[in-house]
Amino acid sequence: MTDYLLIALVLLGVLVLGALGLVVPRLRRRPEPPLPTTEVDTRAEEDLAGPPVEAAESDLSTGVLVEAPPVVEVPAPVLEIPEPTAGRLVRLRTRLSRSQTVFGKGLLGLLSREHLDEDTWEEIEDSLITADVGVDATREIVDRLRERTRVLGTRTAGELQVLLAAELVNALDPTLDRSLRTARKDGVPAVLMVVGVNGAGKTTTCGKIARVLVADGRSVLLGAADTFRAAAADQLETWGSRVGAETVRGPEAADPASVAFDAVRRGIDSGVDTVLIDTAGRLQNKVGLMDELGKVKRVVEKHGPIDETILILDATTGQNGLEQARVFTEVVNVTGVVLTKLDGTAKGGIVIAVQRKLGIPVKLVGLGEGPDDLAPFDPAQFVDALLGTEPAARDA
Ligand SMILES: Nc1nc2c(ncn2[C@@H]2O[C@H](COP(=O)(O)OP(=O)(O)OP(=O)(O)O)[C@@H](O)[C@H]2O)c(=O)[nH]1
Repeated sequence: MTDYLLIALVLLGVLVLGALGLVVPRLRRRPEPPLPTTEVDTRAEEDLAGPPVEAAESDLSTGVLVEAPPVVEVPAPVLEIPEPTAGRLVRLRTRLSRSQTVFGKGLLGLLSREHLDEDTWEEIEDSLITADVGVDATREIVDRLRERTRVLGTRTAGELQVLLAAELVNALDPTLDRSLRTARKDGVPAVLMVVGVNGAGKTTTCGKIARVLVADGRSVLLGAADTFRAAAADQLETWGSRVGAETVRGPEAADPASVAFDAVRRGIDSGVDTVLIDTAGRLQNKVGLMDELGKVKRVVEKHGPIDETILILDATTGQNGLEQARVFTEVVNVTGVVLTKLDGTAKGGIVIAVQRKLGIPVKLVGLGEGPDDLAPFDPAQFVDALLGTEPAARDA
């Protein structure tokens, strides 16, 4: 009996263990319970911050997470930071390479000849005239150079080079005031008017000057008074928007004087430091152009005197450009010249001729089409760039 009872207990034990063996693997294969809600929220936030791609896929596969809507980033307008103006002329000296050939290689080559005879001095004169220095200025430079060479008994090429550099700097009159009056005074902005023949680079230079001013920490407003050429206002506005300067423009073919007047009014109201007015360079005839410029000047001056009238001259037009330039000086009181496109001429001597003929200082020079290719003019740096010499050589 006890034996039967024992066998029955063993059989019962085997049955219980067998049943457990079937149930446990099933429990192990059960799917994971869904994620708690809090965890879902956290991961959704991570999605907004840009989760890795695998995470987004697993979320989709579970069907638990709702994909976050794509974040559309609106780019803020990026204002350009113009290059500082200090040292620009030095940095851009390679742009004067065409003129350097005449001055550096040509003139310095002549001065390094064994004997400086009459023929050599004539060749030196010819080189300077070819480089657009102008006849009178050339004679003066060569006479002084000859005299100093004789008195000092200068012989070496190095010494002659230093003397030539000094004479060229002297011909550029380093004592002239080349600063631009661009600061507010008596609570109103400085007003600069830009004039010159068409194609000289007025609009481009207006834009470059605006960048120079912004680089120097001034606030600027542009007036698009060149209403003759339809695209000029767009061109100016583009320059302005790149550095955060507002442009005032009128309807197409508007009266330039009224646009200029409105620009100065707006500049006064908005409290900017400087208002720059671009004007037209072409009209049906010269008399018409000059009448119009005179009118722009008179109307703008209802707000107060114009602080600077800048004449833009294309260096590649040489002596012809000088004749045209003189007409402007008769109508408006030109206070400074910007000589553009010096990078495109072998006749860098035009700077000397411009100052002598017009009696107006060259204040800035254009050395390329790039936005910061405008440099404050400095006679000594310019001469060093032309001759391809280092400042140390001249100052020694
Ligand atoms: N190489 C070179 N090109 C320049 C320089 N300055 C201006 N230019 C170019 O000269 C051309 C004429 O310039 P604009 O500024 O349109 O001339 P503008 O005097 O305003 O002409 P209008 O509006 O027709 O009177 C453009 O292609 C400029 O990029 C410079 O210093 N060097």
